[in-house]
Amino acid sequence: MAHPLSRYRLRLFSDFVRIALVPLLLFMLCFSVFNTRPTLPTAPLYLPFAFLCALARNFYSDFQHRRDATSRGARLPPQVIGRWPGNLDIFIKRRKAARSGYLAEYYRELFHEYHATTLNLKLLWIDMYISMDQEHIKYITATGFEHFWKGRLIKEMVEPFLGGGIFNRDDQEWKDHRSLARPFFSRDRVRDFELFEHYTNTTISIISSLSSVGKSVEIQDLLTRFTLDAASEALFGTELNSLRGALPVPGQTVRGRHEVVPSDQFNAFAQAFDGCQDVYMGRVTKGYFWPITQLTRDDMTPHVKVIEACVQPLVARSFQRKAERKSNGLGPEEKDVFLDHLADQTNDPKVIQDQLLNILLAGRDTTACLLTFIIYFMSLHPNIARRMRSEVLEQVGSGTPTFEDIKSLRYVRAVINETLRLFPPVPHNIRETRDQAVVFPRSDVTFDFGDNTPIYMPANTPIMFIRFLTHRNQALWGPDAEVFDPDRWLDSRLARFVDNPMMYTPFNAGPRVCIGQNYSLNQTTYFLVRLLQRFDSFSLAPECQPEGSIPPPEWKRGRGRQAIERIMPTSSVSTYVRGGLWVNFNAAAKGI
Ligand code: HEM
Repeated sequence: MAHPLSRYRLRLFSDFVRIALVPLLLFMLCFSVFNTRPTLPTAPLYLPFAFLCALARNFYSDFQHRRDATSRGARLPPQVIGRWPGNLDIFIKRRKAARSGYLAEYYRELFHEYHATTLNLKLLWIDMYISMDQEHIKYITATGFEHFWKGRLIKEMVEPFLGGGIFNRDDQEWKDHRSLARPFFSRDRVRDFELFEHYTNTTISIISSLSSVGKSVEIQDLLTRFTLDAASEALFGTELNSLRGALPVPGQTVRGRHEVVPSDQFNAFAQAFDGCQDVYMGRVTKGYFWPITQLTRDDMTPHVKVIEACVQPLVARSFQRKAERKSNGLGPEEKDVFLDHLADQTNDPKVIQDQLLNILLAGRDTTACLLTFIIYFMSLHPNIARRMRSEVLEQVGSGTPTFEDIKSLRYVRAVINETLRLFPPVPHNIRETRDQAVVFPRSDVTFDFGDNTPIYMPANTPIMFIRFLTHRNQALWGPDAEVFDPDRWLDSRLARFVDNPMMYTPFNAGPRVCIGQNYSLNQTTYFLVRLLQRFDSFSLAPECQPEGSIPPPEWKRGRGRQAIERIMPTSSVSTYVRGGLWVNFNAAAKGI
């Protein structure tokens, strides 16, 4: 059953009553007080009247929050002041920055302008907090976990797609999902390595055959297929074969992530899955009032129908297998396929479907993103790629890596950590306060010359925390924070992180920490080992990048990495390279 908070039309209606109907009643009341009737010429006065009511309500709630904050020894965070009423200009600039700016740079500039690590954007008179503060993120995710939840906004936006799955639920329901899923991901499984080998082989053969005839490879697209195929076999026990579809051709791709391949080459499931994510991101960028555009139809529903048509027969088959095992007197044994593992725990097909889709969403683009950015950095830093390759050849040789081999690759792991620091695949998350206001611990050291009274956050308010900026914060990481330097994970600089682990949270932290971390790190390292056994150098192929995906000249005048970037990093649910990443792979002379 849909979560009651996900009924967005109902919420919009109650907003409409609050914003338009209540002022209308007051408007009429004013006339009756003066013993007169509204006439046609006086009707337009209603609009400024409703506007004044909104301002008065806003002013009053700010006043209440300020009073409550002071009584708790706290203060409200700085509020962003735009030029237009309701910060409409900020709203527009934010959308523009999401379309063409450097990832999160717009927010970083705001934090610096206001000398604060937590701010209230106050978009269209609605409180919307943003934070890059390590102490506040720690409070949201770990020490003050019980004061926050995923909240209403997320449920409204993704309910048809993620339903009652782990990403979209809180409290007991979420705990049940987590305990259902965790055992499957918490151990190193031999079967995972078999699948990694199979799909890594297919992926590397594609790279080999293209590079042997001097062609560049759109590696982001290829890696998304690699993770999708491997995940769907591990989760559903079925091959999706997206790696066997036609590949992007230079000059015939367009700018977005999901459009890099002409659409007819992706099968229905993958397309519908991407379609749901696109609808979700459209809602996020439209903000609080997104339901206005979806009054008569829900754009997610057609995609969800396609997904259901694919998943339901698989779930039914799994139930069948379970029944057969039972009738043969066999008990539940350890399962290689996540679907069968779920079918042993519950008889509810909807629970299984939601859980599968949530985990597929979690596991596909994130690992593909990590590998894409590692290959980007290997292309920019040939010396680092050489050092990784030496380590692989020394520790693993030319064979297939084992669990122990993977653990022994210290430098490769440092490269993975450093990539996750500079380009965390999940660059930000959203939470909401519950029915009670909260007071954060004091802010981190970023702007410690200012007022460090703790910050107050009202009840039922969303906050977006941006780990992308925390991971690049010079006050935490030192002046070289934006430099790609894997050695910081091996030399004395590691002490900064050991003393202060919350400055680095690519997999989140606290009770909702990622459950696929181990799986993903194994998969990433496995792929890198096999790749580096075959190829010894990598270079970018900017001539293949589609129009609009090469950094514009004004980026050179930007700060930090923006000035040196050769690609345009951007994000939807996860981080990705705009227009894909075209790379040339050079086969090693003594490849295996
Ligand atoms: C580099 C790869 C990955 C990164 C950086 C990553 C990062 C994250 C982050 C930041 C969250 C918190 C999201 C939130 O609370 O809103 C999360 C949650 C989660 N991740 Fe991952 N993830 C990765 C790979 C995977 C994989 C491969 C799987 C499974 C196959 C997975 C399964 C999950 C699940 C189920 C959750 C929800 C946990 C909960 O809410 O209790 N992740 N991940």
